[in-house]
Order: sequence, then C-alpha cells, then structure tokens
Amino acid sequence: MMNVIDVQHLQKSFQKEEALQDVSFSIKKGEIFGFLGPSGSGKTTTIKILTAQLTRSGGSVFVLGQDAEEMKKTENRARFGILTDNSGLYSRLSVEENLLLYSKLYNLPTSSVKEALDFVNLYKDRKKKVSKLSKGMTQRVTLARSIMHKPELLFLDEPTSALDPVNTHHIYNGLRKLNEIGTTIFLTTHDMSEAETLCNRVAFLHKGKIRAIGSPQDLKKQFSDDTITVELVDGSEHCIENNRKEAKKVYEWMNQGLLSRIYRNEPTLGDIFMQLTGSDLI
Ligand SMILES: Nc1ncnc2c1ncn2[C@@H]1O[C@H](COP(=O)(O)OP(=O)(O)OP(=O)(O)O)[C@@H](O)[C@H]1O
Repeated sequence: MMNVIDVQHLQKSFQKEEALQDVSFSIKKGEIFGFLGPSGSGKTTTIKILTAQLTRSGGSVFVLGQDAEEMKKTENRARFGILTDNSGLYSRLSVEENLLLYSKLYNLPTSSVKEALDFVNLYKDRKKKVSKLSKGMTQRVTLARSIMHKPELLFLDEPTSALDPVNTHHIYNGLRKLNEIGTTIFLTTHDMSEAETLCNRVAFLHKGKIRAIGSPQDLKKQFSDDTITVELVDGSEHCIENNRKEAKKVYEWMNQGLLSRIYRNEPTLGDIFMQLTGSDLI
C-alpha cells in the first residue's frame, strides 16, 4: 500500500539546538498514526515540516508522494487539513461566518458548513462570535475547519487538549468516521489513552529522536514481563509467572472455587515510555 508520509533521516536545528535528530518513519494510507512525546520533544516541529511551514535541515520528507516543500502549493493545500494551536479564526465573525468564508475559499457547497458543525457538536452555537467562545469551543471550530474539505490527510496537533470528556468522545467518533471514509490521520499527543483509543500505530518521540514505533498492542506485548495477576474471592492478589508450573496453582484455586479474576499484566504505553526514556510523557 502507498505511503502517504515517508520521512527518512529527518533533522532540524534551530540555531544551536537540534530539535530533531535522524527521525525516520512512514505512514500508510488509511492509518491513524500517533506521534507521542512530552513537551519539547519535537512533535510540532515535525508537523510544521510535513506541512511546509518550516524547512528541514536534513533528510528526506515525502507527503502525498511529493517533497514536503511542495505542500505550499495551493493545489496541495486542498489535499490536507491541519489543526494546530494557532486558530487563525476571525474573532469578530461568528462560528458559521468563519466556516462559510473557508468554504468559499475551497469552493465547497454551503452544506459542508452544517456537516462540519455537526461533526464537532457546535451547530447550536453557530451564531456565536468567535471572540466569545471558550478555549475548547475554539478548538472545535478549528477542527471543523480542518476537516470541512474532507482532506486525504489530516494533521492534528494535540486535538483534544482543551476538551472535556464528552466533547473528546464526540471528536473521537468523528475522527473514526472520517478515517473510515479514507482520511489518513497523523496526530500528536502526550495523552496515552488517546493514543490507545485512536491509533493503529504510534511512535515515541523523546528529545528529537524516535525511541520505539509499532501498534499499541505489539508494543505492549514486546514490553510485557509475561506475568499474570490472579485475584481471589478473599480479595488477595497474586502476581505469578505465565508458565505451566504456576498454571497448576491457578487450577487448584479454580477447583476450590477461590478464583475471582485473572488477567495478564500489560504495561501501559506510559510505562513503556518511562522504561525507554526514564521520563514521563507530561
Ligand atoms: N522557532 C523556534 N526557534 C527555536 N527553537 C525552537 C523553535 N521551535 C521549536 N523550537 C525548539 O525545538 C524543540 C522542539 O519543539 P516542539 O515545539 O517541536 O516540541 P513539542 O513536542 O511540539 O512540544 P509541545 O508538546 O510543548 O508543543 C524545543 O526545544 C523548542 O524549544
């Protein structure tokens, strides 16, 4: 399958600081790929390079089959959407007026405005001025704008950082639907549960370097210590090895009707990140 994004040995320096060092990864069409890292690890810098807002210092970067620098071109801008901190909305205009302006820019039918507002659960607030919106609402308007033209590729920089759980859930459902109709999604986050809920694959970024890459399930398997926790009806917990010898113990407990719950001990993505880098994701 075609790689929608292909990054090899990407390097970016700001004056003396090396923000990205030899970063390589690729993303296939239809994937939801999570770029996970703490503040300052280089996530936004990567998005900016992929979307031609920043020039790289080294390496090769292909997006939608072309050098990332080509993403500046108008015909390419219509092929992807970006959600970043910088909303670029007109604060004196209403939510709806902002989206109408954008729909005209991209020659979209007016119906695309309602569709996008429904997507972010904001149709009832469409007449509100952007200057009067909360941070979370502003983020939802920006998200509506980034998906209005049904892009092939969507870049989301911390998409739910300002949202409450209800709206986060709403956005997750919307993103899955968008993905089902073929949009490839590249998202950055430092929220591990967000990555687990949404992403087919994730990359851990730390100090400008990729430390691990894979599906959340594979990474958990790879970093699992292969132990099992057995909870008995008296409330006691027993951590045992996942092998034949220990299985006998489990069988005995089961025979005596003492077993309450049994589960494999898997590390969370946060545990794996800590194991690899010695630091937290926040
Ligand atoms: N324009 C710039 N000039 C100088 N240094 C920069 C610039 N942009 C980013 N950096 C530096 O590059 C590093 C990576 O920054 P980046 O914004 O990509 O991190 P991030 O992972 O997106 O962090 P956050 O989660 O806080 O947004 C940081 O050390 C930052 O200070």
